[in-house]
Amino acid sequence: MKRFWPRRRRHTDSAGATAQSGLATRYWETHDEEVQSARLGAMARRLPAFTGAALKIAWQASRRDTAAALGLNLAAGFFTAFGLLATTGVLESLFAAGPTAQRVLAALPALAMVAGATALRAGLLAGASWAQERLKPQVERLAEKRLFHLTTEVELTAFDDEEFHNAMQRARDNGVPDSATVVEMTVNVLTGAIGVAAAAVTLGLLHPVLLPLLLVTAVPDGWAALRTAQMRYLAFRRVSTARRRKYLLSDLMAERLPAAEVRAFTLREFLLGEYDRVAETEQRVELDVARQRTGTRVAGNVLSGLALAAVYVALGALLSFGVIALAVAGTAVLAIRAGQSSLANLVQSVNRLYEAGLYFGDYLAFCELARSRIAPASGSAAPSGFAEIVADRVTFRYPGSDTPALHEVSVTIRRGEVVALVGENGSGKTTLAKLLAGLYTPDSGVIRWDGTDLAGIAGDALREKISVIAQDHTRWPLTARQNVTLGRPVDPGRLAEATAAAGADEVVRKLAHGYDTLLDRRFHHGQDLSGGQWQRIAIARAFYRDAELMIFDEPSSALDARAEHALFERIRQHADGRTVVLITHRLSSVRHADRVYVLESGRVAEEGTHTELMLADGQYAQLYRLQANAYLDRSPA
Ligand SMILES: Nc1ncnc2c1ncn2[C@@H]1O[C@H](COP(=O)(O)OP(=O)(O)OP(=O)(O)O)[C@@H](O)[C@H]1O
Repeated sequence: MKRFWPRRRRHTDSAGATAQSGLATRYWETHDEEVQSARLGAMARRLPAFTGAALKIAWQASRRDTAAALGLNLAAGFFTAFGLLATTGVLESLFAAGPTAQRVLAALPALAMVAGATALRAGLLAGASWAQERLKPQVERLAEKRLFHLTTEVELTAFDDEEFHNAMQRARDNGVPDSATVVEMTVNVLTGAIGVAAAAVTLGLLHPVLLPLLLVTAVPDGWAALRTAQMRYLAFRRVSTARRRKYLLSDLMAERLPAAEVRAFTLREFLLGEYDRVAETEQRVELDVARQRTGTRVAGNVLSGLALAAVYVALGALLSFGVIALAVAGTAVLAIRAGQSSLANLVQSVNRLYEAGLYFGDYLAFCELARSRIAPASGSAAPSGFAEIVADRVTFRYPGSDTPALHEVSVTIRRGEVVALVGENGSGKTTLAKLLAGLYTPDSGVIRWDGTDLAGIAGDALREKISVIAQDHTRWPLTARQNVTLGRPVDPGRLAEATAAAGADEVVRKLAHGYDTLLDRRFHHGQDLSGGQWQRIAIARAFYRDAELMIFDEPSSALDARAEHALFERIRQHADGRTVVLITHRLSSVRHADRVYVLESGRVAEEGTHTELMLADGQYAQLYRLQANAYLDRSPA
């Protein structure tokens, strides 16, 4: 089947066939070499860059909320340290000699300071967390919007590239949501770090020897957290192709479009089997990771417990040797506990930051990759029109393909002409049309509008002047009106004219809500159309676009005979000075074309008018007679 738009890369070996043939690795099981070589240290070194990039997005999403989240947390940290130091005053007063009532009274001012600092800290943290909550959706939205800016701008060939798809999937699935997590965790890391710093400063002020004790407790937790994050990320990378395959299979089993064929071909068992095979790979990896992560976490907890025990033993020794006073030891215990809780938050946040950072790194990498796949912006504006479009010895090869789809093809299209491209399946007609439409750039040779090389014209400026109707055109899940006007301002007069010219007016008339009918059955009041009705709507779209050059790729394949005849009449009338490139297998429709190009294996085999080609008695004449005789029910001459 002809497809004008990007197709999913087809894998020659189906998963099932490969599994049955017993080959070692199925394509969706392949491990990325980079995954194998990813090392904790190397990945951790990239974190500051990811954090910086995420904060930049946060700043662009909302300066106020970013500044509030960072500033309020910083201020809260200050009050944590202040509260802890004030606690020493409380304890000193309480542990001093004298009657209890007098000691409590003496402790009151310090106690008031502790209470004030705690209340202020709570208020600041509440404000900070509100700012953080506000920031999340804004960051995610901006990151996602940037992603779609790129996916809609990259050159079309990117969609024929598996690595691009994998990278895009990773960026969409985890990269975008994790952009917000990176920002959130960066702020949390900052909060945790400030908390730890407050405890450390307090301990340092109490007695310098207490400081290293806090750090001892940090190491095991930190190690375990980073290691488990890395394990999960590596697993995610390993199953990313399998997951893409699984999504594809779930679409086949749970979407409306393939539902009829799944039943008609009794594909249920086959698809469920495929799904099981892919899902099993994913599950195996995930179970492995769960086991490894649990082991690492337990090891981390044991080490951390031992470290804490060592800290308390050291504190006891310092107290018994008289290095520190009882009030100081009391505050030290509080500071260590506060520090530990901040540390736990810090480790947890670093863990999540590290993990989210890796996914966000994928997002950044995809953005980089996508940018490299955007055709360089060119200065030249598209010409306002043309007298002649010339493709001069154009060669084009699809990425990853050994043979060129087009080989030194030359065609000429003059203003106002109807030029037909015919030829057998796979001969290169659609590819040539894509090149003429500026969707692909030739590997060699040029396409010129008069003297201007298309390669030097900004893509969108050119496409504005061309309308393309593909055989497998998109059935846009929009209203009938939007399906025709599609992105252009609505002009009721032109809308009526275009739909009438395409024979789509009677389609719209029969719709329950006319032009306002939603053409998607999956939604309330949505309605579907027949193949031919959809084709008429698509043709109306081409007419409405009112472009200099109209490319119709198999426009009549789903039309009934009467509609087809009328369409070609209309194309001739409506074209009215505009230029039409027509791809069709129905040679009766090209009889009146101004010129016909016959393509064969990516080359122009014949060219001329219908009469000239019939006189030449080549491939065109043969095919024409074959079709004509089939109608007349006699064997070909
Ligand atoms: N996206 C793609 N990636 C790789 N090869 C492709 C791609 N699209 C088409 N091809 C190959 O390029 C060649 C020309 O394909 P094209 O679609 O232009 O043929 P066509 O003449 O329009 O065929 P049909 O009459 O069947 O629609 C074929 O060999 C086809 O397999």
